Amino acid sequence: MNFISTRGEAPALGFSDAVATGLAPDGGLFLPEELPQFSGDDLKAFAGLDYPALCTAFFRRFATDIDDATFAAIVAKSYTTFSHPEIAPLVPLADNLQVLELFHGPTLAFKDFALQLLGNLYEHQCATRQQTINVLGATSGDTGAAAIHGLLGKPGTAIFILYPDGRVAPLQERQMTCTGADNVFAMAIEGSFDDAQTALKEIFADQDFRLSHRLSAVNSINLARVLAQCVYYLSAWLRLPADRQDNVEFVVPTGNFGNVLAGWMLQKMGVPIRGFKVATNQNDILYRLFTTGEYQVDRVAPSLAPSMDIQVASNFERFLYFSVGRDAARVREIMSTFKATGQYRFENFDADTFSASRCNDAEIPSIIKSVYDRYGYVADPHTACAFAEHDPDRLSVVLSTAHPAKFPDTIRAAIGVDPTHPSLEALKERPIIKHPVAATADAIRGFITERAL
Ligand SMILES: Cc1ncc(COP(=O)(O)O)c(C=O)c1O
Ligand SMILES: N[C@@H](CCOP(=O)(O)O)C(=O)O
Repeated sequence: MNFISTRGEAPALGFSDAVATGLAPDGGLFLPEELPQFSGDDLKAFAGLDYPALCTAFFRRFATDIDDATFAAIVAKSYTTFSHPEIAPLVPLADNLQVLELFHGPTLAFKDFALQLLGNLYEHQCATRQQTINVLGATSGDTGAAAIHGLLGKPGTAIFILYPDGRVAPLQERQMTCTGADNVFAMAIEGSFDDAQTALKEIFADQDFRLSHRLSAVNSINLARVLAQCVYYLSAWLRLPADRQDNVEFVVPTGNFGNVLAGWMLQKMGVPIRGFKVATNQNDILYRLFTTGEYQVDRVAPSLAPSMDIQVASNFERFLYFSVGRDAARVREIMSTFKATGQYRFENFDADTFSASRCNDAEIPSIIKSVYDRYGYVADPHTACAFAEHDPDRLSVVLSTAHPAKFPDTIRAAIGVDPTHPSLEALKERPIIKHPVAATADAIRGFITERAL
């Protein structure tokens, strides 16, 4: 299988090269040249598989340049670090409401699903190509921690993570800054996640720098991230009662649009999912898009769900590519208008599939409380945004994207309960090591140059 850029001006690459490249050299994002189609028989064959086997079977359609046994071993290793035997358990709360818990990985957020796998793919790449790599990522809290954990102890790798100083939760910061590992660099920048992501894309677009430093990406600009995230939708869908599978709506806490895009791509591969609700916090660009058609960037307003404090949703470009009939020239034109004006009027989005909700900071604690009072369930502030409202005529599956123990202050204020987790408690004793760096591509390049492998 080959992967092509949304902007159509980069050569098609095989799976391993596309993963290693991250952002396409023309500034676009990689997508499969053709989306495979899963038939009813394929889905029946998937039904009996455990999570690692399902993940391997799914990736066989994409990672065609890695042999079966090697890929199966990489996947098996990736999911042994999860603490729940089902990996992604479905928890029923009411007849029409279930929660898909995605926080049983080592850093207690859904990012572990893809970043454990990507860490092991990078380890494989270092071994087969006999090269070191330098990984660069930007985070609003969870990607950074999960990426660092995915690479911890892997020889031949160094990892540089940009995060907005003072705008991630204290325990998220500790997950990134208290590892004690000398190949991990948590870079605190002034500004928002959007500023970090803009600088990161500029650096990946600098081909000389990217190639000379063997730079690899861990954000959802990397297609492996999105593909790995397809698998938990598939796993959840396969476990729903057969008579409800076609009428399910996945409700997805949304920021950079990678999570919900993965579900939507799976639907385009033939899995009959009825719809997706894009659930935002007060940074509501995607809510406004899916309710009015207007995509207009605003300033990031720090919120109680900090990992979703994003306005420029990176994966929107992949969605755009499909929405304009895979016309890469049109994508280039729209992205350049958007870059220049910060807005775009969308005419052809999949309105039948997508709905949207938003949740401000006054609502998050009251939703956490009402979910707790009603179901005895503790939702973290990001997941709470997805409980804002539900269609009573459908089965809603809320994606629970982070463990509540990562955000104890908000939970305590909402319901008087102090959620804890042993892995987070252990971090509280360790020193914080962070590196303040200006949020400019030049400053970041300089920092990396001095420390890269
Ligand atoms: C806990 C949590 N929930 C939701 C999101 C939003 O996911 P996405 O950026 O893929 O839309 C994030 C960040 O990505 C997150 O860390
Ligand atoms: N919410 C994310 C932001 C980065 O998104 P990604 O999916 O592109 O990695 C985070 O927690 O860092």
